[in-house]
Amino acid sequence: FCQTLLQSVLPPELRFACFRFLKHALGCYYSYCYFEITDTDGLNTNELYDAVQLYLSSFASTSCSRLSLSRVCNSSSTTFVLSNNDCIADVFGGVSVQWKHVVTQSQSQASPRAEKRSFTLRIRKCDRDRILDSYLDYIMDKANDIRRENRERLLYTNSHGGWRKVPFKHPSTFDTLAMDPERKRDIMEDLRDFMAGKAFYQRTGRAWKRGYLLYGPPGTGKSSMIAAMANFLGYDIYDLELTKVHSNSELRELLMNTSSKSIIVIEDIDCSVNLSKRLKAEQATPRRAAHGRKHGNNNTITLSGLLNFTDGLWSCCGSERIFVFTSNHIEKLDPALLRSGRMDMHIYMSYCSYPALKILLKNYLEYEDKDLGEAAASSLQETIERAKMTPADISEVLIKNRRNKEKAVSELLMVLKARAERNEKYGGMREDCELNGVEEEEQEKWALDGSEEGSHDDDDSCY
Ligand SMILES: Nc1ncnc2c1ncn2[C@@H]1O[C@H](COP(=O)(O)OP(=O)(O)OP(=O)(O)O)[C@@H](O)[C@H]1O
Repeated sequence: FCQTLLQSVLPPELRFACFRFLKHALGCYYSYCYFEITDTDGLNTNELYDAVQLYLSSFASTSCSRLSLSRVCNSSSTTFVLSNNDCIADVFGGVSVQWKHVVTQSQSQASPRAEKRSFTLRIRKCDRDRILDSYLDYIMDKANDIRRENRERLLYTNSHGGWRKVPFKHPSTFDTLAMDPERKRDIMEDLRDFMAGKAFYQRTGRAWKRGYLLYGPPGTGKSSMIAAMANFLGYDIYDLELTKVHSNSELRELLMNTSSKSIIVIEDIDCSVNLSKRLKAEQATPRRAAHGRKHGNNNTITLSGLLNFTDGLWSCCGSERIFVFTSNHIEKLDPALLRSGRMDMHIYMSYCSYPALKILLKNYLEYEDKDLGEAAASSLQETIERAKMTPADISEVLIKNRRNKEKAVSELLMVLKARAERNEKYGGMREDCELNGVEEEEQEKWALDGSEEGSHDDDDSCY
């Protein structure tokens, strides 16, 4: 009836044009193109195949009813793989696509039992140009993220101008770190923003890197904080020993050989290399410095070399990198290092506060707030600030008595009170000496001098 009606109403030319349009529109919508991604391209393994496999396995476990499971030797993670001829759907940018896993027997005479594996991607023709490239890039990025999460992290250290690596297994996390929960939250927020900030850094034309300066007395958790950062972000750590670097160019070379998504650490920057003194020495003896340069002897790291390392053009090779400097004496650092924009966040690692103590009690003794008892809680709260003890010192007391919780708390209270009284008596001077690990005799000297200046000056091991 419709056909008869259309034939009588529409002229044949218009009918033909409409028919052609409809056929094209429907054809475009319902016709597909197929892309085959094989596990090898003849000789080499195909990175894209591995990436697709990892990417699909990240959500296949929840959306497929039949999967092959595998686990690599010594690994703790299980990989889900689509079985032969099984399909899985995905949506990217609002476009639906379908993946199929195909396993066939190899035709090769040399290895007749080998299998040829491939994924077939099905996309509607009209969507192909719009999403294909960006979808495959997205899969590669995702697969890299998954790989990083699955694999163990590495700790690099510089030696003879290159990097040596060992597996990084430090168990410190933000949960185990004793510090005020609010400050901890701020730092975690900052790290999270950094990690997800690719678009922000691109939009603002800034290099995708961030600098943290951790400072405070020894034993307040600066190294533990770095480990917690690495575990939180899933980044590798490059622990740069400045005393083993002989020139700015070596420093640059080392930087070029670090990977993205890593934390580059310079610990105890105030005493590992005496940059400001070097600079002064150079200024004081310009002829000697000029002589050195003339003879090609540029065997020094300068402050500007270090700043270039963190700040300059070279710091941008690679991306998503975090620089962490630690110092026990922020007042000894050159102001150029502290200027805003250089170290984005200055984090003071303080003596143990009451909220931090509660974290230690929970971690070491499994004590919750209510287990402590009102009297003990208020005594601890009252003495902890005056005692000025580091989390490292407090951990020692708790570890020693961890089998007897009541004893642990009472001994801690005793130590805290003794420390508080002593601090009040000596005005904190001896306390500083002791925390810096100085011998009894030396402590007396410092207490008399009232100064610790020169403690590193005659130390040959320092630069
Ligand atoms: N804030 C903290 N939270 C939990 N544990 C801590 C903390 N601070 C110190 N500790 C404990 O003390 C030990 C030593 O701490 P850490 O090496 O992190 O201190 P640091 O500030 O880096 O010291 P240094 O300046 O001497 O290198 C750690 O292994 C950890 O057990």
